[in-house]
Amino acid sequence: MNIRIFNSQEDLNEAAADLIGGLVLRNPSAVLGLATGGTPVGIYASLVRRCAAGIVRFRDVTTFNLDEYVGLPKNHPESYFSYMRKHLFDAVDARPERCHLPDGSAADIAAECARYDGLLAQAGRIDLQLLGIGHNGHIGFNEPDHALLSGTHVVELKPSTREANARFFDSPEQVPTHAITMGIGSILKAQSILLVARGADKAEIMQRALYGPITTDCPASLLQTHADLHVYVDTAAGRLLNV
Ligand SMILES: O=P(O)(O)OC[C@H]1O[C@](O)(CO)[C@@H](O)[C@@H]1O
Repeated sequence: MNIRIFNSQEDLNEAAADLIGGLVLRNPSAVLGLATGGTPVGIYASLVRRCAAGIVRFRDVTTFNLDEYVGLPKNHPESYFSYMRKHLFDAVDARPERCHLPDGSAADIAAECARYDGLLAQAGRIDLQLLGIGHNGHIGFNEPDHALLSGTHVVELKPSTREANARFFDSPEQVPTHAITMGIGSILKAQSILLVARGADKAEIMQRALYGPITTDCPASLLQTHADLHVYVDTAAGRLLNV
């Protein structure tokens, strides 16, 4: 496990963009696993700047997002589809047909999960998976539970997760109750994983995730079993980590 603690958000963003951009430079047809939420916004902004400067290109990159809300139309401003277009896809030279997200507005959600797993299988690999972490240890939308599923599936969001994400909606009731998420098995199969956390409110869960028991009660704790885990945190989120 490679843990790095950064004094500034800029340094963290640049280091994460170095890791992702460096991979894409070495392998222009890399397969990236991407995350949403507040955590990766600055990292995507750095990648956009690098693309504008001609330092990195996304034309041949394939991407798979972790999750999507169920029931939001794709063009809803808070869908993860809209988020990714806004923060990355529309601002770089990515090809839409290579940028995959689960479709939370699909009529047949079970079929949509199977379709997404089919696409992942076809791609054959994720070279680098970017992850944020929820306050309860969720990764993607894999919430704490007595069992975790390997493949793409539907989850009911925990009240605390809906509360945390209410900041992006006009009112808390508007936060969808369910989401489609890539499973833990798909996440752990990635060649490399970059877990990012920011802010004092993430310090305790980061300690639990990285040093606590490996348990489905804290899905991120399963990352301890991964052979190439990179953890980038700011000083506040890294307060309880030993580096
Ligand atoms: O980055 P945030 O907004 O703190 O969210 C943490 C995690 O929770 C989610 O918003 C929901 O899964 C993820 O997209 C993110 O990685």
